[in-house]
Amino acid sequence: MSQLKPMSHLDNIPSTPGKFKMDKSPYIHRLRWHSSLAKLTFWSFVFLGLILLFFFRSPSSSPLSSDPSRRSLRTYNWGGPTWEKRVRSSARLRSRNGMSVLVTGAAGFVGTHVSTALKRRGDGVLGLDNFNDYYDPSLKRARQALLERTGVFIVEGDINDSTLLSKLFEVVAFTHVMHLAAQAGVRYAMENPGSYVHSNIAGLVSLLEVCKSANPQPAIVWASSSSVYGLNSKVPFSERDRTDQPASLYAATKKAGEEIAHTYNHIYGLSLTGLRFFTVYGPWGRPDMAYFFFTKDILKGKSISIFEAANHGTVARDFTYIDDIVKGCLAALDTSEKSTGSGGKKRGPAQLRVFNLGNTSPVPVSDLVSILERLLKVKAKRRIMKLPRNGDVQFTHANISLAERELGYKPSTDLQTGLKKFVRWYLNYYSGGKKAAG
Ligand SMILES: O=C(O)[C@H]1O[C@H](OP(=O)(O)OP(=O)(O)OC[C@H]2O[C@@H](n3ccc(=O)[nH]c3=O)[C@H](O)[C@@H]2O)[C@H](O)[C@@H](O)[C@@H]1O
Repeated sequence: MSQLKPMSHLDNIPSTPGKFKMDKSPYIHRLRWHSSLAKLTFWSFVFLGLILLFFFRSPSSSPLSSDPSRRSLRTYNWGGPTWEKRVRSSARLRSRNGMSVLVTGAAGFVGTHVSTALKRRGDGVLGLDNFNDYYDPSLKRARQALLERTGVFIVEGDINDSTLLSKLFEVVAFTHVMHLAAQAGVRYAMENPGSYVHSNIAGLVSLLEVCKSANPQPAIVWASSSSVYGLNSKVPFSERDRTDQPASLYAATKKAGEEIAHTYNHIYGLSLTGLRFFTVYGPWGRPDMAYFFFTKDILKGKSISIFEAANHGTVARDFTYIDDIVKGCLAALDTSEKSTGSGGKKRGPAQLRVFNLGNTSPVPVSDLVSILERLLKVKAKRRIMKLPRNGDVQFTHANISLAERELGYKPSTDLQTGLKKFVRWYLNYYSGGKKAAG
């Protein structure tokens, strides 16, 4: 009880220290000692907290060290009888001549559209996606919900997880792989270079390793990019043109993918088709792309930056509508020949192809903005800016005669028509329709 006395005395100490003259009783000494210990403990925790915060929040000192994508620390739940049943049922074909396709990046823009189209015509489709947060994951979840309604199950996992990939091939003998999982976007490569190496190079190799060992080996169709043409100035871009001058790390990783494809075709007899997509746009698109965030910013009354090249040079893109791209993807799958290897050994030469999938009519970015202004009925606050030195090229223009000949590819949607469909979807999705769409 006697110890309570000084405590009550302490109660009188004002909250502002130093304003109260304290007597030097032994109690006070003890209390001082206690309070310094408490302070020490408190500050140690603060310090420890700051260190932890530093390690978990800051980009690694070398962008290529530690976790390269800064997003793949997640662990995914997969496996078990119920999971296997879902995998099998999603990949089961409903038509006699159909294929069973593993679609990587199925919750992505192109992945969602291709998966839906395949499923609708009776093919078996299993999706794979790591649902990373490069852009709003809720959009990916909404696409997933859409796919679930058409009977496509998306396995959550990373293409770098070879144990998972092997398991998938153990459960289903996929005839085809539509490989669309990638780190997309040209400009983001300066911010997070490791994620491009992680997904577009390491991830591709991890997938091809599993495909090469699968028995039977699947035929693979995968997404390359128009950006491989880099500084090539010969127009329109033909598959025979040089692609050894990439202007961005993104382009370099896609170009590396094309060389890696050659190697796996050459050594293991994998049938491989690379599709060079030209600025694909449309409903359920990617929010990191200009047409998408221009729409958002115009509606918000925010200014948008329109790039122009030196001497007021026009920056233009061969914008290609998603439905045309889907037709190209399906035709590539349909015309792909079987891989020739088995048990990791090549038995004969296999198919190796690369196609441009573009629209063949480049449109200046400023015209794209004018179309959006008309569709949205809002005037854009335009800010003309010099094309930044961050990987963008001045123009793209596809020569599609090879795809026309071999795939019967014939794009039929012009930018005005395609953007109209995009805007309709956008307004519906983001103004109340979002929940319904999801
Ligand atoms: O065709 C391709 O290979 C590539 O197409 C797009 O890349 P990009 O054409 O750069 O598409 P956006 O980022 O949507 O840019 C479209 C155009 O708008 C311009 N832009 C972009 C952003 C901006 O703020 N202002 C602006 O004028 C760009 O310079 C470009 O000319 C995709 O983002 C890539 O993933 C894809 O591989």
